[in-house]
Amino acid sequence: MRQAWRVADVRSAEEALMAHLPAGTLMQRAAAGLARRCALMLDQRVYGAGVTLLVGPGNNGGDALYAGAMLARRGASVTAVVLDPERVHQAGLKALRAAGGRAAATPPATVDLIVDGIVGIGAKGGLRSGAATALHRTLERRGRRGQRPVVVAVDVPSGVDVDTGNVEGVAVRADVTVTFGCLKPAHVVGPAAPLAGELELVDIGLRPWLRTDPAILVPDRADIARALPKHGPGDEKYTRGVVGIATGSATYPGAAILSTWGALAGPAGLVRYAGSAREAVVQAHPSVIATDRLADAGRVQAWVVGSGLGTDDAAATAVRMVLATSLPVVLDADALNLLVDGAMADLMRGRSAPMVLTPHDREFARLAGEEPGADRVGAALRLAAHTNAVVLLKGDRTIVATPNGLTYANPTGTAALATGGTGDVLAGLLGSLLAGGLRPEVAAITAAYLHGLAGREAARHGPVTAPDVAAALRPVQAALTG
Ligand SMILES: NC(=O)C1=CN([C@@H]2O[C@H](COP(=O)(O)OP(=O)(O)OC[C@H]3O[C@@H](n4cnc5c(N)ncnc54)[C@H](OP(=O)(O)O)[C@@H]3O)[C@@H](O)[C@H]2O)[C@@H](O)CC1
Ligand SMILES: [K+]
Repeated sequence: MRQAWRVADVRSAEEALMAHLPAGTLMQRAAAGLARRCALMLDQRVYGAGVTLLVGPGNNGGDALYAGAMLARRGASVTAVVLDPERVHQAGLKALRAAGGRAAATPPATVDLIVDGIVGIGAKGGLRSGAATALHRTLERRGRRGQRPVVVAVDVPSGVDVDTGNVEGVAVRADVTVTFGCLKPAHVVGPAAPLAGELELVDIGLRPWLRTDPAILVPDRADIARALPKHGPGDEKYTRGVVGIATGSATYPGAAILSTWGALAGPAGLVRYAGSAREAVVQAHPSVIATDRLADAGRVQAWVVGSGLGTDDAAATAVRMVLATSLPVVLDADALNLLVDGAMADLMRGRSAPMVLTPHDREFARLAGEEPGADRVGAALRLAAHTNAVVLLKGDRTIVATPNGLTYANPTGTAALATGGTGDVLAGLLGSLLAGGLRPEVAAITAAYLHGLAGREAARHGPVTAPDVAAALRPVQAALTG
């Protein structure tokens, strides 16, 4: 599990660690890691390479200058474009000059590598105009073989909001981001996350000094493989879990078919369907046990309710009945719109069994009374606390937030999933994982992770439809669990 910490936590850990070290040690550790990665980006052909450092007025610029000095000592031609000469890191600039580098107002003609040391965790807002101009000018340069320069960001791509991952205005798009001590939220959530490119975490000894509860958890393949229930010879359909699906309608049978498809791809041993799309569901998925009425559904261990249900009285009754059980529940799409109703919200607050809400931004806005805004993690956490439910806020980096303040970010998101019906598949899979006994937040992040992998897998074969995603869910799990 990768973990990210907010700036204030990084600052206090840094302070505590620095008290035990000679001055400048951390910056030297950071610069050494940065220089190592820069050399790698130049295929170790450092001698004669054109390196331009974009140097802002803080320690982020200091890191770039010291790394530049190390590269200059290996024969690189290093130029520092200093954005604010009066406030530049003086010792860093001195080290660069001593190693044969130089400072200039504009980038040189040949640039193989750009080191973005404009601003790090001290950033406020998007890039200022001077910095943006210097960036654009440098990006127009070409390398020794006429190629586009490689961009390495120091700590974070400059111009992003480090704590929220929001981007307002101009920001650097990096090929690689070399970060120090720990990941920060901007590396893993929001529009900033893809701007970081590949992430390299340099160990500067900060970890033991960081608070034990990170702001965001990011699972990897091994975490997800571990979370998935393991089935043995003693298992049968009921021990594996039974998931009930109350989605779709005669008008929207597709939603029912897709959510049952998602559920069939999960660990549950049996999928039951209850609703007016019964016939279509059984035709598409003969192994599903289907009834017209929720009251006749039989025993289940978790419910999925919502998508394609509509918002009429029958839909409201279905949501109310599901909420009246003491079972884990996934509330998706139309169910979320019905929750805006005060009586329904009271029903929710009275429950002790787990609930997972799966809004996209518009559904979120209806439920919360405001858009998720720039701080998506904060917004998801507030809604989770308010509703006493786990919130899965959909997006390129889907966020899962719990009422007690835990946050996960999904790293497998893909634009391929931005197509009709994929949310139905996700809700079904999530219900199956809940029925399989996973804790609601673990079920939610596991579902998002697998759904993202399936979207990526489906996209390898051309434009993606929701059935493609559903069909890819089982192969990606098989590949994951070996
Ligand atoms: N923490 C650690 O453990 C370690 C940290 N290390 C390094 O230190 C970095 C943090 O350094 P830092 O505190 O000096 O702040 P930093 O990011 O350089 O920025 C501050 C300057 O930028 C300016 N500025 C602000 N916004 C801007 C914008 N949008 N566009 C343009 N400029 C903007 C701002 O100007 P001001 O607002 O004051 O006018 C201020 O002068 C950290 O990211 C890492 O690289 C490592 O060396 C070792 C271990
Ligand atoms: K930077």
